Amino acid sequence: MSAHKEGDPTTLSRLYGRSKGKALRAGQQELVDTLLPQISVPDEGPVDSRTLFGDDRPLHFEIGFGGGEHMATRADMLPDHGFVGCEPFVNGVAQALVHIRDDRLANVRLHMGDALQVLSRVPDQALSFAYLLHPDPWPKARHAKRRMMNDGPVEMIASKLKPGGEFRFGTDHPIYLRHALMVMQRHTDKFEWLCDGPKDFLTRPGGWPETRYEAKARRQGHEVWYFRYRRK
Ligand SMILES: C[S@@+](CC[C@H](N)C(=O)[O-])C[C@H]1O[C@@H](n2cnc3c(N)ncnc32)[C@H](O)[C@@H]1O
Repeated sequence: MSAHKEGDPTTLSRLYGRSKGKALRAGQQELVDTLLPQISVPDEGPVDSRTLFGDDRPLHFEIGFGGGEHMATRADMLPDHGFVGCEPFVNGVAQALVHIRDDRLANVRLHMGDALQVLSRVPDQALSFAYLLHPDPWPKARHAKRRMMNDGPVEMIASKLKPGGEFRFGTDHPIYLRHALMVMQRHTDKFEWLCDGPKDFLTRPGGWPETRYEAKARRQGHEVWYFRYRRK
């Protein structure tokens, strides 16, 4: 029997891939040492706008931000909103910190680690947006329960979103796409698919900045699929 309770959102944290890659450049290491502690999500307590930003601004939550391009661009577009980004990979966190410093973003908080541990501390109905962009595909069927798009995480996202809040999901992976559609089909009581036409999901919607992974997928000639779901 597996030691992991796969698919359980509280144990997915043990299953993500590498958290270290290339050695950080000196400037990146300095940002990790100095800026990251200033804008990290606190280790305890509720994760909401009042605790993080001192007011009731709309709150966005990004799971696995990679290099942080999408999060930083959205935060720049919406300076009166608050953003929480989670990513276990230190090189990605360092890249996000460069964006946050260069763009002088005061409305972003980071967690270097598992998104679901932080999401579990978000009060119900506290989020306006949740983003899951190009999650790790875990393409083998026997690893399907490790995918972030599964009933446990999707139910958690649903409970944290306000009615009318939006869940955005993107992938270029055909197996993941099929899996995700089946999962979301089980949660039509909670989510309405915002689809403007038969090929709507082939075009990146406005206000959805390109991610690094998405750009790479396009360079490789892959089709990319974009999904927006409104919390009922
Ligand atoms: C394929 S990459 C995509 C990164 C980014 N969203 C993009 O589109 O460029 C998937 C990311 O999810 C992160 N990840 C995996 N498991 C995670 C977890 N439990 N919590 C937060 N991030 C996670 C990985 O470290 C990786 O950076």
